[in-house]
Amino acid sequence: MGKKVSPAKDFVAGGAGGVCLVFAGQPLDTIKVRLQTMPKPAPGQSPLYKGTWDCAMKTVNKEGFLGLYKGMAAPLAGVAPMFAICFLGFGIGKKLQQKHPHDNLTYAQFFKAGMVAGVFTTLIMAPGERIKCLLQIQADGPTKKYAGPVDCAKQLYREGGIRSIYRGTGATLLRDVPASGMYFMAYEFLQHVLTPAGSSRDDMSVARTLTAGGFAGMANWAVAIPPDVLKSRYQTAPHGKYPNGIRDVFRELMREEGIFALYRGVTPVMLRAFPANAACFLGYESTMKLLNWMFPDE
Ligand SMILES: CC(=O)O[C@H](CC(=O)[O-])C[N+](C)(C)C
Repeated sequence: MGKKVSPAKDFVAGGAGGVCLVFAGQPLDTIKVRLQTMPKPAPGQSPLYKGTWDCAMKTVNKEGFLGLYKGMAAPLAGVAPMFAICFLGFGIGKKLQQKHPHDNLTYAQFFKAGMVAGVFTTLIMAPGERIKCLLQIQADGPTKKYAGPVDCAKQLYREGGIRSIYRGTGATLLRDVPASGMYFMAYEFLQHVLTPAGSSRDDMSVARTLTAGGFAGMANWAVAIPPDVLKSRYQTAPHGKYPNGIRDVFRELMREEGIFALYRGVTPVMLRAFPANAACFLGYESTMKLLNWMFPDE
């Protein structure tokens, strides 16, 4: 018999997981966006950043360690509620597939519940992603366009209304629906295979949760990176540059940089994915344990 699914507890524990994830993952997320959006070097010139380490060093030397945490206010304000909504969507997705409250789910059902979570997430994530990407790529100095997330949202609204703030929603769906399915299915699978015979999946083990969470994050990104590259380019491009959306970004990328450009930024993404999602699932499971202790019957 499985544990009773409670979307309300998933919501609260998911929010706690999101806070843990931002603190653990923001530096590598900044490096990822900078690598993905750096300008193409002119013939004979070397690229702005040679790779992950070079980008990290240049950022720290020029902007200090906090440069790596640039644009964090937006994800923190957006990611905690986003993960709360994401885990709520996962809880609802699981509940919808159960005939009885204690039914166990198959891995295919976990995948589908994860896809529901991906739809829920995108609705609140798309504007935050656009603002975060624009703030992460702007250089310090007198020409700085946006003073912060609120100013960025206001300017986008002034320039193109709500459509501008939501630019990239289709691309975010393309990234997060299959990736979230993979995320939750991989987590449940790994928790299951790592649970020693004789113990229960529900007895929390910190090492197992960190391992399952870390690899689930990597599985998520293995699916999400190509649409993420298209999304980052589209969301940071000047208005009108890609009239047909990410299809135009894809064509341009294939023409000018080839298929491997779809995996640009893979190193910082994977380096961030493991610790960030290990921290996220540990925050989630610990909060869930606390909630189950406080409200055992819910
Ligand atoms: C794109 C994203 O937010 O992925 C999440 C994991 C991560 O590394 O941030 C997973 N999920 C989309 C399920 C929220």
